[in-house]
Amino acid sequence: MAAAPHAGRVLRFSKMHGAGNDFVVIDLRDGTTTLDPALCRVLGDRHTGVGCDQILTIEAPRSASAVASYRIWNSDGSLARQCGNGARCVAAWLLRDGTAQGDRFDVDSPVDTHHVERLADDPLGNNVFRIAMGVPRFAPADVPLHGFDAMRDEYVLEYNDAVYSFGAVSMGNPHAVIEVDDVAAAPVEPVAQLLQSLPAFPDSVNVGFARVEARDRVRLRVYERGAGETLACGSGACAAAVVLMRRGRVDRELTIALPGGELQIAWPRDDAPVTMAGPAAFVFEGTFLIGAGLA
Ligand SMILES: N[C@H](CCC[C@H](N)C(=O)O)C(=O)O
Repeated sequence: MAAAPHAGRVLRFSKMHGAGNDFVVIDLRDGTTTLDPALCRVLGDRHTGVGCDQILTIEAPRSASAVASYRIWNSDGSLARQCGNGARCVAAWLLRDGTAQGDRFDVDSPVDTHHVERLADDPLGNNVFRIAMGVPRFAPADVPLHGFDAMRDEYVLEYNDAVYSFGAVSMGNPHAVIEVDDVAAAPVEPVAQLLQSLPAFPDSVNVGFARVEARDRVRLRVYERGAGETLACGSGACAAAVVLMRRGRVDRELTIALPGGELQIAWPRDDAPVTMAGPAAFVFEGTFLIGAGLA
């Protein structure tokens, strides 16, 4: 039987999570390893691989101010352009590695250079970081969202005798946000999978289900593109916050409560970047033997 393309290779990784959104972090800066969709699916598999929502790679900086860059692979093998929880884990990884010094530094995501600020550790001793997540873009063409020519605070889609109303925004990756009365009982998987399948979202979409509990507190679940429902989604928390702020439903600084933990979001002005603050935790270090599993 032909050997699998990566069989026999060994990959060192760090397993991390940000509010329960979990990651395999791999340093590619020595140039000996490259990832591809098939290998990411193997790594992401929770039975025959390491198991994670996304794989994050540490790479050389692309901007003058950054100490490093990172890329994001969903566990289905698709590349993503933004990952808020992942950005905090990359920041913690770079500080521990010594690549980053001090409490303030920049990192390059695929879409932007993000300013990182290390805050006090949380009660569990995890690093807490505030990350500038960029300026949200609401124009349909930026999301991208097809079939609508003007930007709206609420879009309405009819499909199979059902009506779906949602907000849409790009945080560097596409998000739809649906307000619901009961987040726990929301039909997250079927509705999210339906929206992801529609031509209206040519790049698919991350779908958030949000309930405003107070002007400074929103409960949220997110069904992510390329990973399914996650315990937390950092860019999804930013997306829900800014959609609800534009609707006047919440203040410009608030807590987003996700199943895996809470994130603090602020968007002081429409032309300012959104900031997101939350934890980043190391879980274990490992060596992955490619080909050892069923891969
Ligand atoms: N599934 C997302 C990428 C990961 C985002 C999420 N884990 C976060 O913390 O922002 C996408 O395909 O756009």
